[in-house]
Amino acid sequence: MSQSLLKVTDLKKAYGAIQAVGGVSFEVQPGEIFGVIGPNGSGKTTLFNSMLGQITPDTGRIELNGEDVTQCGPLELNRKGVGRTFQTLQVFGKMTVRDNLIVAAQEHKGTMFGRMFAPGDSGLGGKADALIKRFRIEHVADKKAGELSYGQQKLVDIAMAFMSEPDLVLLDEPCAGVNPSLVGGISTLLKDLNRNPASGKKSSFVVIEHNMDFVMDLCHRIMVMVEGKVMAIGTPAEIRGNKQVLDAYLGA
Ligand SMILES: Nc1ncnc2c1ncn2[C@@H]1O[C@H](COP(=O)(O)OP(=O)(O)OP(=O)(O)O)[C@@H](O)[C@H]1O
Repeated sequence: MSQSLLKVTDLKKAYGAIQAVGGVSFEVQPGEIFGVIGPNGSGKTTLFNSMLGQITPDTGRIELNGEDVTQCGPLELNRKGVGRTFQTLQVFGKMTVRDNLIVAAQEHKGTMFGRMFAPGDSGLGGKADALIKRFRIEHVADKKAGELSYGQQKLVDIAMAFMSEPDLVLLDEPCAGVNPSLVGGISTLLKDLNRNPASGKKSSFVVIEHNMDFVMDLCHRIMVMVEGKVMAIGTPAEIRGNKQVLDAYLGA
């Protein structure tokens, strides 16, 4: 088997007496779409924030392409190829859609100074336009992001994560608050980006999501977390057929 893109080993994080993540291990392969599901409070966000460098785990190890990144902060991880979307929208409402995408890539490149003193697209306009086309939001490219519908802003938010040509994208509830009629479209888009990456480079996704139909349709493998621990890891069919998972979570 080829080297895992992401390898998490025995990760633990407690908040006082609450063991939010209690010894979680899993691996994500290059090009894989990996789902993380579980009831509220099962530790998904804590795990995600550890993988993004936003919190430091108490113990355990996180490797990216074989490199130990457990102690890396968010910007360092971003430069090493980790992109993310947020549960709540992070678009700049007063900037155009196109400028939002350009800024997302500028932050990745660390050209904040250049952005302040040398307006323009820093050579990123072509990449922004290609993603805008890919996401089928050409008709709103020059509109202020704050004027768009929630669903359209969500698409902009997801597109922003792809501007830095990441190896790994962590998607935090991409369907949250989205009109059900748009959910299928997001799934199709993510599958297409996974199969035919914008950069030509394979990227993997880790997705936290409560919408089960979406997760089962999108993900190659799924990890079920319950009370900070891994209950099961398997294909959608295996997870659907797992009696313990059905009893603890899906069967409700
Ligand atoms: N900053 C914090 N301080 C104290 N306790 C926290 C903190 N963050 C999370 N917790 C607790 O850790 C546990 C795991 O929470 P976490 O948010 O990781 O779960 P989750 O699976 O993402 O939940 P949800 O699906 O509701 O987002 C919960 O009991 C939660 O109350």
